[in-house]
Formats: sequence, structure tokens, C-alpha cells
Amino acid sequence: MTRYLYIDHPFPLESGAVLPTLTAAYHTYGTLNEAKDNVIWVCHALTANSDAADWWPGLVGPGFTLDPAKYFIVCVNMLGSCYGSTSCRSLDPATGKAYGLDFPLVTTRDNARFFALVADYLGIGRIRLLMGGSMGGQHASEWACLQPERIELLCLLATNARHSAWGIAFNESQRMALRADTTFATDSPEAGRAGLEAARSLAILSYRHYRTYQATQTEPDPAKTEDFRASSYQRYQGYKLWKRFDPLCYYHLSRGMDSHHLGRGRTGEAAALGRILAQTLIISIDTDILFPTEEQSFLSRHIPNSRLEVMQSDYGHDGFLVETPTIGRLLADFLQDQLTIDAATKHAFTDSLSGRTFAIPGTEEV
Ligand SMILES: CC(=O)SCCNC(=O)CCNC(=O)[C@H](O)C(C)(C)COP(=O)(O)OP(=O)(O)OC[C@H]1O[C@@H](n2cnc3c(N)ncnc32)[C@H](O)[C@@H]1OP(=O)(O)O
Ligand SMILES: N[C@@H](CCO)C(=O)O
Repeated sequence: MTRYLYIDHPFPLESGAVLPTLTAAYHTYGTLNEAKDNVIWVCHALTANSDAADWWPGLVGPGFTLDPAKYFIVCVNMLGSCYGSTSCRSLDPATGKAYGLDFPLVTTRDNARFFALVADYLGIGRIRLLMGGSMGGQHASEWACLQPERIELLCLLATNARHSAWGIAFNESQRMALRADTTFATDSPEAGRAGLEAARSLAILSYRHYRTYQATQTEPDPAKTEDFRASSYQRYQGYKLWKRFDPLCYYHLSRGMDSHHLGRGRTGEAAALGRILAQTLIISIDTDILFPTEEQSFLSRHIPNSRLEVMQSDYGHDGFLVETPTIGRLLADFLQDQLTIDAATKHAFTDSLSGRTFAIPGTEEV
């Protein structure tokens, strides 16, 4: 069940804008123990919500690695999302109307500060494990830089220290699709639908891989000359997001993702990552073309106590959501303090974009 926390206190954003009050939609699973040392905080990705057991089945829930019988698991909906926390659909007290397009930029750093504040309000001190994938990993790494002493273990999946030019270009293309829809940000009944569907269709290309499409969407009928299986898949993915997500929120969230840069104001990403005290497990996906393995290798080289695991998956970037048996195993070992900070265990990998093979932890090609 979604719960809500109302914080009647102004929240200044990095941009200088101020949100006068905050609403945090959140889920918890399990019980905070007396020692308050069993907190697992999950940060969700772009279009998910605070119900981590729903969108991470096989990882969060009874009998899985993140078992509520052992841990107090918390997930808070990020600011700007349409799943209950303060967003462009909230009322702007200055106008008495919803913020709409005027909603201020909420950076990944703002969201990390928001989570830290919510943790304070929920009476949570230290966090045993903070984790997140993709944009959730951007939030988790920001938080680990902001409050290094608070986070004991960190798990970052399919994420980066700074959103790449490639990632920003994908997001801008999606915003172009949204803006090209003349109903976007209007009061019409299905405002922004065509734009959102086109945007998601574009995005899905970056979340999957050539091999994913070859395996699942190759047309079985050799006589076909149009209306291919892959086409209906793209349209369906667009429709599926439209059924559950708000085009305006999507627009603003993508701006937040673009803002991600751990090094801003901290003399660079390497210095920022060097502040992280948590023992860190970094999980990469060999077919991830949006956050390629070289980005997680960078995290691993600069977070002092870290280990990189490269998972094989044909699913591409979204493998961090679906490869739960592998992730569960890696995480279980990590939680049992079997993390060995041993450079010798770091193995070479081949980057899916460039096809180059790198030795870890060095950057040199082998
Ligand atoms: C309120 C909420 O629901 S929020 C929680 C859900 N979402 C999130 O948390 C965000 C993160 N999750 C995701 O991004 C996605 O759900 C993922 C990556 C985990 C999985 O994506 P999916 O779309 O389920 O998987 P996949 O890419 O394999 O597509 C399967 C779907 O496409 C359909 N499909 C497959 N091929 C085709 C085709 N050629 N033509 C049309 N439809 C097709 C399948 O029937 C299936 O439909 P269904 O989802 O209605 O069952
Ligand atoms: N598939 C993810 C985005 C990629 O991290 C989501 O919809 O949240």
C-alpha cells in the first residue's frame, strides 16, 4: 500500500527554485529492528514507483534476497514522478494551478537530498544497503556522495557517474517527440498521448539490444512485406506506457536524468566517487548500449571499496529489471559480507558499444 509523508517545509532546489512543501509517496516492507540496522533503501528507475516488490519481482519479497522477514525495505517515489510524490501535477501555491510545464528542474542531486530528508522524517539513521539501477543508481550514487557516513553498503546497477552525451541525446529526442505532439501540455482528453508513445518507442531501442530484437521480434512469416512483428512491438510499448504514465511528468523526469553529474561542484566525477565510503557492488550488463560497461568500470575504478560484476544478458539495459536470479545471487553474496576487494578478481570485459576489450581496473585496452 502506498503511504504518504507530507513535509510542510520549503525545499530549495539546485536551480534556486523552491518547492514550498513536499509530498513523498513511499512503500515499506518488513520491520525496522531495534538496532535500526536492517534498512535497505531501493531507488527506482525512470518510470517505476515506490512499490519495489511489484516492479522488482524475484528480488524484493518473501523468499527473495531482499526479504522483508530480514530487512526493513524502503522505496520512495522520486520527485517529479506521476506516482504520488510532488510533481508538475501538484498545485503551485503561487498560481493556485498545477505547475505543468513550469515545474522546476529537479536534478538527481535534489532527489538524493529529498530521499535523505524523507529518511530523517521516517526515523532512519544509517542505511545498511542503498541500491538502485539506471536513474535509481544515479540517485543512489548521489546520496552516497552527499552522506558517505550514512551508507554502509551500496549496489549500483547499469548506471553512471554523469549522464552521457549519448543518453542526453536519447532524452532530447524523446522530448522532441513529446513537443511535436500539438496536444502536449494542453487540456485535451488524451493530451500528449501520441508524443509519449513515440518517445517510449524511441527509448525502448536504448533499453534493449539488437540481439533482444533478433531473438524476440524477428518476423516469422517470410512472405510478409509490411506490418512486421517488431513494428507492433514498438507501438505496443508506447501504448503500454501511455496507459500508466503522464507525458508531462515524463518530460520533466528526463530533464532530471540529463542533469546527473556527480562531479558538479566537487572538482570532477573521480573526486566525487572518491568520497564514497560504502563498500560497493557495481553490476553491469554486457549488452547495455545506454549505460555501457565502460561507465560502470569508471565507477569501479574511482569508488575506493568497490567490485564490478558484468552480467551476461540478451535483454540490454533493462536487464537490471529482469535478470533477478543473477542479481539476487550477486547481492546475496554481497550482503553476507563476502565482498572481496581484490583487484585480481576483476576480470576483463568487452564493451558492447565499441567492441573493445578492457582490463579492469585499468583503462588500457588488452
Ligand atoms: C503501475 C505500474 O505498472 S509501474 C510498474 C511497471 N513498470 C516499471 O516498474 C518500470 C520498469 N519496468 C519496465 O520497464 C518493464 O516493465 C520491463 C523492462 C521490466 C519489462 O518490459 P515488458 O514490456 O514487460 O517486457 P517485454 O519488452 O518483453 O514486452 C512484453 C510485452 O510486449 C508484448 N509483445 C511482445 N511482442 C509483441 C509484438 N510483436 N507486438 C505487440 N506486443 C508484443 C507482450 O505480449 C508483453 O505484453 P504485456 O506486457 O501486456 O504482457
Ligand atoms: N525501463 C526503465 C527505464 C530504464 O532504466 C523504466 O521504464 O523505468
